[in-house]
Amino acid sequence: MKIFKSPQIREIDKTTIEQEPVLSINLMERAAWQLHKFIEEKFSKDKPITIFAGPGNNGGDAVALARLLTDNNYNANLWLLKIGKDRSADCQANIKRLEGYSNIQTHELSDNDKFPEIPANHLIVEGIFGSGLTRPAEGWPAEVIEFINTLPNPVMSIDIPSGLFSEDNRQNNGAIIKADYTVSFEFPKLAFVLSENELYVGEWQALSIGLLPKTINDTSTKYYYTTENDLPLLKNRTKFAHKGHFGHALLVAGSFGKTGAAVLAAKACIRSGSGLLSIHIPQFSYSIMQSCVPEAMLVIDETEQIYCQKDHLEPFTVVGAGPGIGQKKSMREALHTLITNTDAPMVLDADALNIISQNHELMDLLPKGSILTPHPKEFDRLTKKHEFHYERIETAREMAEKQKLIVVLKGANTAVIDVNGDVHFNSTGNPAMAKGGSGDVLTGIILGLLSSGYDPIDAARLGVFVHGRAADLALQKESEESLIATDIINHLGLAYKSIRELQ
Ligand SMILES: NC(=O)C1=CN([C@@H]2O[C@H](COP(=O)(O)OP(=O)(O)OC[C@H]3O[C@@H](n4cnc5c(N)ncnc54)[C@H](O)[C@@H]3O)[C@@H](O)[C@H]2O)[C@H](O)CC1
Ligand SMILES: [K+]
Repeated sequence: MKIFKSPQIREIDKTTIEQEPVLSINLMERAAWQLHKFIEEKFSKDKPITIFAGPGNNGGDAVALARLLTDNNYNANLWLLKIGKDRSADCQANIKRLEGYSNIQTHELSDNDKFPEIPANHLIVEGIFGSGLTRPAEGWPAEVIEFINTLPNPVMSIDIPSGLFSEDNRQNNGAIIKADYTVSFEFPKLAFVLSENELYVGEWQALSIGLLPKTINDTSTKYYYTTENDLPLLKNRTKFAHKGHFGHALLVAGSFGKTGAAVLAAKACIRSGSGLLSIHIPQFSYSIMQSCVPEAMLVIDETEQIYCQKDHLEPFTVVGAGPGIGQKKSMREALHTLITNTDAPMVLDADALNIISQNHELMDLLPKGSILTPHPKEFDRLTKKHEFHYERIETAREMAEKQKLIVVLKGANTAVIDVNGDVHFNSTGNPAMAKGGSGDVLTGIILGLLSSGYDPIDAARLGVFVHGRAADLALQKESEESLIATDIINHLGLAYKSIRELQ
């Protein structure tokens, strides 16, 4: 699914109005209908609803919603906010359509008025400002927003929380609605998938209002939201396939006290299709690895506790490095040698990234199409400190394009950034994954997919999606507290199956 910037959405809107053709007020009616359906699915008809409508088309959506809710036996109170001189034409037309609706309680609210008392059992729906926000919300509109934010009621925002810009909020010091639900139209906004806006956006959905598919196709963007409909096709194995067809992965992982990371990554790798897996480990972990991952072959280092011996790389088609390797000096040198001598695409995580951040020349030596999987802190160590994820994504795009690498910025809505700067936000996963070991599992999954023949970008996008899907499936049995990385590995099979069934 594409994510567009506000001016692009306005253009797609306009083209739909001209070419479908459809009157703009009818497009607004579709939007209001979707809002109404969302409410109907979540709240019973005895839930009273207080609606705030601003001056633009976001307010128009709110007014139209008040009418549809009333038609469907909800009890709606509508507050028309007096902001600026005029209301948009479609907002006015919808206010006119309320004539004869004596059962909608409609009131005007301006900056001289006291704020109304809203009973705690009401759902608040706010359509104060939408994508037409031109500057941070200040003055009286900001007071209304702050007033709503102080109330205990659940709040649903129309299209976007009022006061929030659709993309870049770095300079936004105005008031912003803290919504529990945000219902947007056709596409999510970039702001929804950025961690700095978590407090405002709440649970979001993007519901279709029938914007023209051809226009959507023809409008280009750098931002995407990966749902199961957007995934690369899963490869099917042929009858005469043998292990040699699915690559031979080398995994450099683990050190004294961190063998678990190597076990997790290795198990995830062999559960993600790799034909053969060799794990380079220090001597002490020989029997642990042999018994935990009997399917893998072991390359035993000459050293007792860490990785520090040069690998003979000929047999390997892909190389993964980082989980639990530590940052000792001799280990750093071995990693330097590994990166220098590897032509195969690499997956680099954890300590490998920390070592690269202190030896920046390694960046230029990474094989093109390699995949880096940093969490925000690791990424900031690799580049610079970022206050906003918006900015971090831009830095990651520059890095991916310049170095021809794939950057997987981990977190909620993990961003997979392609070598051409395209950003794919992931849609699966849950907060129970925020635990040690999850990242090691992701490294293994991506390594396994890469080994079995997926292009690096497909391996990264698919890997991130499957990782989150497996955790979502595991959460059906586990709780947010109890879910562990091993549960993710144990649900990989179901996760792959669930994707294949839909393709
Ligand atoms: N395809 C779609 O997504 C559809 C969206 N719809 C809805 O329309 C709004 C966008 O409407 P628009 O009229 O362009 O803008 P707003 O409603 O956000 O309001 C703009 C309004 O407010 C004034 N204003 C802006 N910023 C401020 C401020 N900081 N302080 C005071 N006043 C401000 C501005 O001057 C205008 O007067 C979209 O979000 C959807 O909800 C359609 O209904 C259907 C198609
Ligand atoms: K809004």
